[in-house]
Amino acid sequence: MKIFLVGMMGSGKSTLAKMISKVLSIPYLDMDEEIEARENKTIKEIFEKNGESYFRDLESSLLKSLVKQPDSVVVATGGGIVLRPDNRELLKKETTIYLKVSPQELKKRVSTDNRPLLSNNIDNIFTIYDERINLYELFESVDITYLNEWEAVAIILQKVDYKKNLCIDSSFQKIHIEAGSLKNIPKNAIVFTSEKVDSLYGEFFTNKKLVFPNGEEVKDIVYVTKAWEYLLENNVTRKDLLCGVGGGTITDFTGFVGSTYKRGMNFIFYPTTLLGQIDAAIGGKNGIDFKKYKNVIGTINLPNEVIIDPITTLSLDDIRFREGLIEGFKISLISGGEFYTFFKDHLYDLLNRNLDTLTWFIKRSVEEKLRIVQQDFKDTGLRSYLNLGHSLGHAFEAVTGIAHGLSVGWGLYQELMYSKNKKHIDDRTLYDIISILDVLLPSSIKNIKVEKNALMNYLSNDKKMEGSNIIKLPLLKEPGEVIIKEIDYHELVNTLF
Ligand SMILES: NC(=O)c1ccc[n+]([C@@H]2O[C@H](COP(=O)([O-])OP(=O)(O)OC[C@H]3O[C@@H](n4cnc5c(N)ncnc54)[C@H](O)[C@@H]3O)[C@@H](O)[C@H]2O)c1
Ligand SMILES: Nc1ncnc2c1ncn2[C@@H]1O[C@H](COP(=O)(O)OP(=O)(O)O)[C@@H](O)[C@H]1O
Ligand SMILES: O=C(O)C1=C[C@@H](OP(=O)(O)O)[C@@H](O)[C@H](O)C1
Ligand SMILES: [Mg+2]
Repeated sequence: MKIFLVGMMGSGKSTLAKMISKVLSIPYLDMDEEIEARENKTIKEIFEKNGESYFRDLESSLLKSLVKQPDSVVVATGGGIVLRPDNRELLKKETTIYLKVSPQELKKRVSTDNRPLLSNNIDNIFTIYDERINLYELFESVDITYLNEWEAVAIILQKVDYKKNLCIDSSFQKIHIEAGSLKNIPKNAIVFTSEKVDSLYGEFFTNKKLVFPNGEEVKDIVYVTKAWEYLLENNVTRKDLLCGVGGGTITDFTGFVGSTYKRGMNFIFYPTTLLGQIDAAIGGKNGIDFKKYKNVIGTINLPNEVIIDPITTLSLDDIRFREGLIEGFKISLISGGEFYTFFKDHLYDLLNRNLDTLTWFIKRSVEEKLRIVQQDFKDTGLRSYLNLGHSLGHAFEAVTGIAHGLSVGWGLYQELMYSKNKKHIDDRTLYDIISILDVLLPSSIKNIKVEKNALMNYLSNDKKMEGSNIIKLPLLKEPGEVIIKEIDYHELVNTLF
């Protein structure tokens, strides 16, 4: 696969080409850097000593050689590559993406050091923009003016024909993983999504959509009522299709509305966070928060299908991305074996968002969660293994307001220490696990001091308590071996704090 990035100076061609190269595991080439290396001069020196026309000749000759190359590469072109018709003809035959950025934003970003066309006056950028805009717009465009680097990478990759399908072999829940599938949301679907997801991917959605606030706020009866009213007012029947496109809050919310409207209608999920793809969208649990208790109203009911597009996870911020990795790490601890080894061996490829590694991680996480859920769909026993890290994690989340996935990471850490105190896990195994958690969990989270009584208060109301002081706590003996211990939550908290 060859990808060429075109656009004005400062649009991000060089930066994003390097990032896309790591994501797709293909080499990158920066045409400016290549020309400087071959000439052993900076761009500025070439302009000064040989003139712009000589530079343009170098650009054209390099482009001609690049398009002849059979291998995959992502190319950062120089901003002026579109000036010559021959170059444009060659680029039209390739996968060429125009990075559209407003001139005002370009002026903020661009440095004039090694950009001779701007060196005497940065405001030349406006003139050059006006002169070239029609040439750039001959190519597939992505407006990335307001997107950060990772969001821009995700949107660019939605535009290139990167194909990677992995099937999930399960008769229990219909799930499939397909890079770029977000573009194929069924045209007749009613879409429920969140503001952030709509701002990034809304061009792929149908016009029948409801956009909800970001985050946990949507899991509230007020929004459920709004959704029911919308469906009734639009004469939606049980046979129509509801589609939740978003993180776990959106799929929980959509699953609950889809399970209760007219006693249940067709609904599918396009989970767009990593945590949503490997956890929240899998296994049929849905629901909302009520009064101050999390997930206390809901059903266990599978969507018709879950379509996972790994490319969407690339636009997550670092914390949200790590949350998904932490939940997946939890699943690998429960499963042990090759999945735990895979996670350990590929930790940094995952953190660098390498798409092949990420896709395999998603597949294995989904398969391992399914393996547990299909043995205990109604959550009467085995499924509680999945609460590893959640008993104290939920309490920590409620007390501190820290995001769910990070709170689970904190809870995992504390419950592992409890397991050590009770001599369920040996030090060497613990050290291995903690060293991975230390990489995943921002140290700012691990060192948070939390009020003991606040934890006690929350735990006394935890729905898993079934009205007593006893918590059924999943504890890790070693990766692949979880035991359930019934303990008094006072003892749990007092042992740790
Ligand atoms: N049903 C289950 O089995 C299950 C399991 C685990 C968690 N959950 C629930 O999932 C929720 C947490 O889900 P989450 O971690 O996905 O959080 P989330 O749904 O709040 O999404 C996090 C934020 O990221 C934004 N976002 C979503 N996709 C994005 C993307 N591709 N790029 C950029 N931003 C994006 C969202 O708009 C939101 O602002 C909690 O309510 C938790 O209870 C449910
Ligand atoms: N999406 C983005 N958001 C904010 N800043 C960006 C973004 N992409 C690139 N930048 C910054 O803009 C500047 C120019 O980026 P660069 O990749 O050199 O652009 P180009 O190669 O198109 O001239 C760099 O400082 C880079 O860090
Ligand atoms: O727009 C242009 O004509 C140019 C853009 C520069 O590359 P960047 O777009 O990477 O700054 C570089 O090729 C040269 O200064 C000319
Ligand atoms: Mg550049």
